[in-house]
Amino acid sequence: MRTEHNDPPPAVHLTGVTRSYGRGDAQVHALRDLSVSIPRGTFTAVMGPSGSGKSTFLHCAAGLDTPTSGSVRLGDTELSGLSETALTLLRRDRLGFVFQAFNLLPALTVRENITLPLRLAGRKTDQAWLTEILHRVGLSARADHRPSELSGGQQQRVAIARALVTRPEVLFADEPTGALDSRTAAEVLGLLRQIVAESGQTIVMVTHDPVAAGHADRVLFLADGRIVDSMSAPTTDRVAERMARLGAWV
Ligand SMILES: Nc1ncnc2c1ncn2[C@@H]1O[C@H](COP(=O)(O)OP(=O)(O)OP(=O)(O)O)[C@@H](O)[C@H]1O
Repeated sequence: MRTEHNDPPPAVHLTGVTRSYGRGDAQVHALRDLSVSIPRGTFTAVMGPSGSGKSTFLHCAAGLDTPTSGSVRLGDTELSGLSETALTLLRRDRLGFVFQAFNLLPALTVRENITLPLRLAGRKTDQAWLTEILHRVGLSARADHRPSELSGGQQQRVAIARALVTRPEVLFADEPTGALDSRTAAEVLGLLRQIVAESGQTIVMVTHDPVAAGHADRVLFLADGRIVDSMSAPTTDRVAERMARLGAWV
């Protein structure tokens, strides 16, 4: 039991998480006895060869998938044992998601896309917060445009704003720059970095791209369902070198 004198809990804490699919000879262990803490206010990148378990890790950590065994905690909340409904509410109220595909609604304006999660949750929009978010993602002048009128990078920035509007404890990003050219990707990664630095947002990002991972505070390297290494203050070159040793591009 923690007391008020102890440190706050990490944003996300996985202990002994295993996720297996199938059975018998066909059984696949996507995650094997994985334990890790994601501190609050940090930007973590998750890398690893194809099939190493990155998506499964993200899905288990975000309550989108249930481990076969082990514990996942979001702050003080243990996810195992929560009902589907409780998990849905937890994801809606406490987490934000950004994917490779922007998933914006084409008929809605930027402002309406960003505030959609609030409307779905029956919450009122805090106009000052919306103004602040639009400013942060550099879209103040585009609030009344539709997604088709925006570049790919701008559309992803709308998706980031939509993920932030509910003030999530953790923002989970799955290949957020996968559909962007390298210059636009750098802008989006710079924005994520800035959100962590300026507002203490916790971000967990799965990526194949050493350049993207180079923007994080820490990189976790997965291989065959296990965390085999981590790197603080990563650079693109060091990440690429580590990935090459994992055989990612062999
Ligand atoms: N629904 C499923 N049924 C069976 N096996 C699965 C399922 N989902 C994932 N796997 C297996 O679990 C392992 C990890 O998959 P996962 O998608 O987490 O890897 P990844 O690192 O995200 O891969 P990629 O980089 O190619 O997206 C792989 O061997 C995959 O084939």
